[in-house]
Amino acid sequence: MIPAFDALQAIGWPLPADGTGQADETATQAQWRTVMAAHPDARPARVIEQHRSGYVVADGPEHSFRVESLPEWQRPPGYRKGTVTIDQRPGVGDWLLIEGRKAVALLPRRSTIKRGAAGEHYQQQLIAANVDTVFVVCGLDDDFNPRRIERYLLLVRGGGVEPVVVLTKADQAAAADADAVPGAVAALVELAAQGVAVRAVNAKDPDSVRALDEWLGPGCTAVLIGSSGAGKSTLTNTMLGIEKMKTSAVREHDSRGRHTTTHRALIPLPSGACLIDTPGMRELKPTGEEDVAENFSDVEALAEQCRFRDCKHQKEPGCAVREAIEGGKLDPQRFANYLKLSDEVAGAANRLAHRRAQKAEEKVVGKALNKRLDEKYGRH
Ligand SMILES: Nc1nc2c(ncn2[C@@H]2O[C@H](COP(=O)(O)OP(=O)(O)OP(=O)(O)O)[C@@H](O)[C@H]2O)c(=O)[nH]1
Ligand SMILES: [Zn+2]
Repeated sequence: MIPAFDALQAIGWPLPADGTGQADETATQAQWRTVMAAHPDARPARVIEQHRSGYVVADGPEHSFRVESLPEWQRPPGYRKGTVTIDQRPGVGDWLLIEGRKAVALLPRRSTIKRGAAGEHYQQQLIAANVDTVFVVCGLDDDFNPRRIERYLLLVRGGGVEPVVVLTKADQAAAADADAVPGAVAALVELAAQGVAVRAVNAKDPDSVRALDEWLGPGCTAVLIGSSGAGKSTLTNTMLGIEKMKTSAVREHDSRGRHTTTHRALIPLPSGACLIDTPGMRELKPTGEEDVAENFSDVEALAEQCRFRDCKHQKEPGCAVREAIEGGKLDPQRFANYLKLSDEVAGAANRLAHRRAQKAEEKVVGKALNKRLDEKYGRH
């Protein structure tokens, strides 16, 4: 069967339509071809919902359906929360190979957004897979908070996703205070130094939102994160623009809304990119695998220069961090956030290590039990 690659591209399929390899193709793309070659009768579809016994997948912007899970992705009987890792189960944004209404393979992930989940057992959750860009949305109003941006960036970086900071309400900021935009951008100067793109926009104005076009090419998948009221829905509507008007015109003739997007979770844009919208994006807790040093390289570089290797940057003499703060070279709030986030990541990392040790122990106990049963009843 020849899959409809155009339809797939509208929901984020990144390979060229002719299905042939390219010289500059990534290692993951090459892996995809290998998996696809191993299942010549299967075709790709993208997960938009995860259920106990199967998935809702889409094979184009206007078509979604349920498929059966592979047995090994299902939680075994007597399943305990946290015992199946996110690497063992597909999630939103994953690409499956399907035959009829059955999933036969999971394509390796190009990127992941994960979070730690609260609860008795340490657990990681996959929020979305195969995302190219995360737009970290923050309004240039009273809600403007560089610390929150730092937190989001810490959590989404490292999974292979490119973060872009989108400062909305630039129109209001400019009207209220001429310095608001440059002031906010200055607060984020360290991000820019780290190569994180920062764009100020009026989310209601299509011309202004065009500043984000370079991340919205055909086959790209993006997600928007940010606090309530930051402008995520406004941005989505502006990105949808013309398409949305077209859709409502068509709907007048077709009460079933056949031309509306398949699902709120996966929104195809007229630009050819698509947005993933999942509730998981609203609350992000560290998994313990985040790289604080990458996100706070300025602070870490200063700490290297402290006189004492184990400097706590409190009252120690020769503390380069305190010196930088006193000299106005390091924002004390950024430093406080560095300490806070470092603590959170370290806490999660401890829980992760504990969980892994526990799992290894369970395995040993399980093996010993099997051995005893084998001795008693013989191999069966
Ligand atoms: N003037 C102006 N208003 C904006 C801009 N972005 C958002 N708004 C307004 O801010 C309010 C909140 O925007 P939303 O898009 O609903 O925010 P959200 O991030 O989707 O919020 P939740 O759905 O609660 O997560 C709305 O009244 C928007 O019209 C902007 O760039 N300029
Ligand atoms: Zn110090």
